[in-house]
Amino acid sequence: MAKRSTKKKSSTKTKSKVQRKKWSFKLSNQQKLVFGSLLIILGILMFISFLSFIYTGKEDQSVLSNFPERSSAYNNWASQLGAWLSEFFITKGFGIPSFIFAGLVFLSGVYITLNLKKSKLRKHWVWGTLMVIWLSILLGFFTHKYDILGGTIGYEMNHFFQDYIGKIGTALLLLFGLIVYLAIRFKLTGETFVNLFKRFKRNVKQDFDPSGQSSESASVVVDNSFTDEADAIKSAFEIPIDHKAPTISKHSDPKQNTTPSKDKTKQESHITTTESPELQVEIKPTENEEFSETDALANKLVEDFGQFDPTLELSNYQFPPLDLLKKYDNEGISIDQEELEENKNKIVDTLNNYKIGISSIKATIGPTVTLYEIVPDAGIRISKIKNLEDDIALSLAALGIRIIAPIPGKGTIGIEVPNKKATIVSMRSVIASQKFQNSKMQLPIAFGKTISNETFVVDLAKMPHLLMAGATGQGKSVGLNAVLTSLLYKKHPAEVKFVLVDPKKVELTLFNKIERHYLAKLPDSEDAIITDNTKVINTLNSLCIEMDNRYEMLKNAFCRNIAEYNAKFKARKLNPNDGHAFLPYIVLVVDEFADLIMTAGKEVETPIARLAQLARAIGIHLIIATQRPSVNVITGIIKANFPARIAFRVTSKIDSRTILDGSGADQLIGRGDMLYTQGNDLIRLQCAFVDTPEVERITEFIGSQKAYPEAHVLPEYVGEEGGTNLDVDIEDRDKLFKDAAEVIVTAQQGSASLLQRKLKLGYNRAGRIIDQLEAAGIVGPFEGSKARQVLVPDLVALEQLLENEQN
Ligand SMILES: Nc1ncnc2c1ncn2[C@@H]1O[C@H](COP(=O)(O)OP(=O)(O)OP(=O)(O)O)[C@@H](O)[C@H]1O
Repeated sequence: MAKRSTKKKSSTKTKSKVQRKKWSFKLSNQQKLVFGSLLIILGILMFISFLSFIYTGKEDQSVLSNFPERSSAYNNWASQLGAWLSEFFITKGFGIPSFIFAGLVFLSGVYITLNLKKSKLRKHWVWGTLMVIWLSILLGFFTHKYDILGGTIGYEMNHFFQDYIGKIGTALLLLFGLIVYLAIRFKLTGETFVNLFKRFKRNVKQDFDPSGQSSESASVVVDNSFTDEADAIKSAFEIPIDHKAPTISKHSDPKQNTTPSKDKTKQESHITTTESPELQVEIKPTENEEFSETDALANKLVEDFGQFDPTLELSNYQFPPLDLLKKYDNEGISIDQEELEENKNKIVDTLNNYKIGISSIKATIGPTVTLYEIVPDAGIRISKIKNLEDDIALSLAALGIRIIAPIPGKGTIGIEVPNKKATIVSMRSVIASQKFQNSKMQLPIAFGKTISNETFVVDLAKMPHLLMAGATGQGKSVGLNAVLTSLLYKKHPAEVKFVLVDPKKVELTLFNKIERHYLAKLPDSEDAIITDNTKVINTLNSLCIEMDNRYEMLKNAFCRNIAEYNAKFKARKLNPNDGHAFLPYIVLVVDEFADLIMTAGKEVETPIARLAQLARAIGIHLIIATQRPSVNVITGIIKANFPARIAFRVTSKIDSRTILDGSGADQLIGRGDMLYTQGNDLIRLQCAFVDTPEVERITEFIGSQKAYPEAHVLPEYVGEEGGTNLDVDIEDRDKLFKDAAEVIVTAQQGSASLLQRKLKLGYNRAGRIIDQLEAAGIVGPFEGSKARQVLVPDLVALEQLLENEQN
């Protein structure tokens, strides 16, 4: 694979070299300086001449015909050449807009001298020239004779247009030209104008509205037009408690909350930039100092070949289209006024029975539950309401009532009541949401929708590991599929790899079809999806080796995490010959973790805990799901390293406590109703539903495309029992003995970690090979912290030594 890609690269390299030779001439840096400064001077000269021409043009008219006669006296500040240039560009050319040409010539000089991007310069020239033409016609439109405003060209073109489409037609044509320019150059759309207009209207309103109230609601309208959640209907309704007909008012607190905070950050960033201008001055020189030779080389490579593109090998890969996901009929939230009113009355009555007065009540309708937020009268103890959970559930005759007292950060008490008719949150709707589509997260996951019907997207890379639990049949497998589907819709096969562990053998089998695109497996193993417990142990240990190797690579590259490392690799600052490579994220998914722990115990727990503790920075993320969230399965050490947790419905309060450190999961209603926490608040979500046929369609779509020759290969892990002895004869040496010897002799460095890196071996196996190399007399004895001495000077000597051994 690697060979092929290098071949490809070298062929494109030579091709582009030939092309460059054919089509362009290359200037040395000195030549660039000379040529560039010539253009800069010419630009300045043109500017001076044009400026002078405005004042002296008329006076020079009479002598211009004498050009280039030495004796004629010119008034132009740049004499003959200046007068002639101005005459050519301004009078005979485009008029005053010709100043833009002076600017372009000057800019070209700067670009060439400083070796800046040519493509940008080209853009400036194209747009600059178009602007000159447009301005010249515009100015020509207002003149009735040849003059310096629009020049001859501006005047003549105006005449030309006016002959065919008249004065009005020409004016409209000019307007059209301006619109095209703005649309293409500044990417303006009709929406931009509408929003501008709305903003203007709002400002006018604000000025005339003394209370400022109406302007607030107007701001909601404007913000909504920008909101990414086209599908997120804010279905919050205020219901007054005085038993009159409910007045419904649109409520939009999330936006109102965010707008000021946005402003705040804007303000803050403004303050920091204005307050500390010296800071930038201080930083720049240090950056320049660090601008080393390798950086210059990397910049050159990037300039010649562009950034490294990890997706190049599968450059024609198509992401699955949205149509593969099913559209449901009953997706929109339906508001049942009667149900709302009935529930509200029941809540108020129940609380009144216990002498709890309420000053306001408000309902937010979600896909599966409705949140009634109440503000109790002053002096009411919150615990009193909390204790009435069962009574409220009884009066509403509903399962899954949850009381949140108080709702963090809101000063209200929440009562979640399941809707009589739950709506399905389809995977299609969350994948199609702007929030997911536009997300810049490293591993975005669209879990579903919140209680206010907003799409909930989180970054797996930030979690950094996820624990998922729930009783059987409550939506775990669907949840896992939602996670995998989200990543398949957003990440290229080069960017993420899955390691799937499925002891149940049926849940994840569909993903077999994308083995050569997205899965990672142990060398020599047949199936990528792991169903056998001993293989799980090997895979987990192999991932630990991969983790150690990645840490080594990060250390050598002076990077703190995978994102920095990959950015550096893409910028061609890391040499693949030094063992560097683009690192895909690895997501390990373990379904039925309880089953594994029961059969393999510590052997599984130790590597999982190690990975969970250390793997976040190097892009290995764990998702483990279990039916039985008991303490012997989710042990303290595992819990401590999985801050992000998802609970589907569980059967007991104890189970809920094990997963969430609190109750709540036992009060869920099942079918994808879930609680999510990332260490602090609990968020109630309705998990997106993705059915098996949908997953099948997606995997089939991906599977039918061109793939890598094989699944991503993880480092080999040989268990303790599989090793070889030091004293065994030559035949029993490790398979990679010869390769290892060559690596050691070439590098003239006898270290096990070198073998680990170069041959992707585990520590134990690399150590054993080093022992065998010592026995064969290729490396010297162990010397403490120093690398062993290499006793064979070169590959020829090594070849001879091995041949002699055979004889
Ligand atoms: N998000 C959801 N929306 C609607 N229905 C759902 C959702 N998630 C699950 N369901 C329903 O619940 C059923 C069981 O879900 P799932 O197979 O995911 O359960 P599970 O927790 O994995 O069970 P087990 O542990 O036995 O495999 C599904 O077939 C589906 O009908």
